[in-house]
Amino acid sequence: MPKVLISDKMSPLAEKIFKERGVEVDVITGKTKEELAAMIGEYDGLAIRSSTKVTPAILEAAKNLKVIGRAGIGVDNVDVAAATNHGVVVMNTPFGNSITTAEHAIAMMMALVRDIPQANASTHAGKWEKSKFMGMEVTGKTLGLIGAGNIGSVVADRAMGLKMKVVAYDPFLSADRAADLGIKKVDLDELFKVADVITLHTPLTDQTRGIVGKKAFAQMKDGVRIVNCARGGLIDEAALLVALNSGKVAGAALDVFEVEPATENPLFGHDKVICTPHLGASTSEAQVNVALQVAEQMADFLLTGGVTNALNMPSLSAEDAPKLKPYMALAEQIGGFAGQITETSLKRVVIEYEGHVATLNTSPLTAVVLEGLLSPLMSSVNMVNAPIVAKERNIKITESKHDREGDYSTSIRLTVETERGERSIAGTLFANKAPRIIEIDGVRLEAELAPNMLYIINDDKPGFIGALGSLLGHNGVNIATFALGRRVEGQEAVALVAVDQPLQDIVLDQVAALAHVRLAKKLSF
Ligand SMILES: NC(=O)c1ccc[n+]([C@@H]2O[C@H](COP(=O)([O-])OP(=O)(O)OC[C@H]3O[C@@H](n4cnc5c(N)ncnc54)[C@H](O)[C@@H]3O)[C@@H](O)[C@H]2O)c1
Ligand SMILES: O=C(O)[C@H](O)COP(=O)(O)O
Repeated sequence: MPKVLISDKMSPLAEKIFKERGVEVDVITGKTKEELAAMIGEYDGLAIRSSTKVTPAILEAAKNLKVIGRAGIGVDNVDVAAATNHGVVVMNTPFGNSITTAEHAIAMMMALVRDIPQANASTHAGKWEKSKFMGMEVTGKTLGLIGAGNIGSVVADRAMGLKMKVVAYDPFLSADRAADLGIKKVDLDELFKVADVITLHTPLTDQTRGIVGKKAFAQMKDGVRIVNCARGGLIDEAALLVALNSGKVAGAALDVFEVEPATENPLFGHDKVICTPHLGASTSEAQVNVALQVAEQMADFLLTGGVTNALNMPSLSAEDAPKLKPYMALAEQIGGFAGQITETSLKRVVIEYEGHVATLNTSPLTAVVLEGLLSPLMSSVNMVNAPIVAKERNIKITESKHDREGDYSTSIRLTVETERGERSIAGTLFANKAPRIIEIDGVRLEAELAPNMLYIINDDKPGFIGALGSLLGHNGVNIATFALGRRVEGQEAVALVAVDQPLQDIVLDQVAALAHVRLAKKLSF
């Protein structure tokens, strides 16, 4: 039974779902990174929110970890590249808290323009400062969205409901999508020039870090207001403080901070700044959504191989996973076969899907072929990191699909180009479930792969099969299956022999020394 650790506070629903799905689960929150590193080795899955930092050191210690599930959106607390290198899938729940977070941004904007937190504190203090708090009406004002993805687009919709004009800067926003949303796509300079309120909804990346800084403030309208419910680091906090003090910025509403948990910050205590402690996703509805989604997604992956909302591998629905399962086995065998007979560096890999398999989602199959191919050549490769490992080694990968049937109703062919030349292996499914090898380097045969195989290339001459059978029998090796194929009578032939026990090297040497043998190799599957 797979075992998952929930290391951040999340709805108890996650724990319940894991248990119902047959996944063992521990809920242990608030651990230091050292404590987490000490315990993570026993878990197959790690379910987190934003508090747990998944560093390379944690991943190094996570010897059994297969999946990290983020109950939420941002994965900047996870070293995704390191997770990929360790072959760990990282998934999030991209929609579960978007409406809630958009509502928080709108609430922050309204609180900001009407000084609600300050007026609330003053009134509670019995001051009745009616003339001190003069707000701004939002009707007819321009809201500048930086980032118009899932959350930004909901914010736009709600702001238009408040009769605001909405302009958006998002390099990935198409003109059609902007028109559908009813907003105006602008460049960043234009946004800074026209916006009365600016709200941020992008991830924190090298391109977005400090996107609102000294230069940006200089371009903005006097008295602009800023809302950030996305990520600390998008705004240069030191520059914001200067802009607030000079009066350039009339107020800022911040849910996120450069350093979190934010217990100290130069902006704290400023009378034009309102703050919440990263509460964007904190509604019971959103927390139920993300806990439920993350537990279902992680359980699917651990129990069925289904992949949803992964950031570092192709998606595979829990419905498609069983359909792909026999092909996964075939893809692994074909890749493993090619990997075991490859002795020099790989230059190019071509994977052709023909017939029924071409109608399926083949991305996971390609990842598995690459895993099979690279595993015999290097350590710690799996389907998550195999495409990256191949790319890092400059191996060119080409995939092609033809849904017309060839001689078989479905087949996968792998061709690998190495420094020494080209090799190809093709396979099919027998009765839609059992993998069979149907071709090796253009030689047709039909072979079922077993844990211990002997692969021989020989001259097609009389007496060879008898000699091989006697030699193996003499050494006490029992033959389970024997598949033969040849290119042309009397020329190169191929034998794939399944044997019941691992072949001793000494026996392999004797096979290699038989007359007419060009190559003899042990393979294991
Ligand atoms: N405060 C919270 O509790 C809370 C909750 C949920 C999400 N978030 C954060 O909100 C942000 C937005 O989340 P989302 O779900 O809308 O993400 P999303 O991926 O749906 O949208 C992000 C948008 O940013 C755009 N973008 C990327 N680079 C950009 C750039 N250089 N300039 C302008 N736009 C750029 C993308 O094209 C995309 O449309 C993320 O940072 C997420 O982590 C915060
Ligand atoms: O990216 C997110 O989903 C939000 O920042 C929410 O973070 P949280 O789960 O820690 O509230």
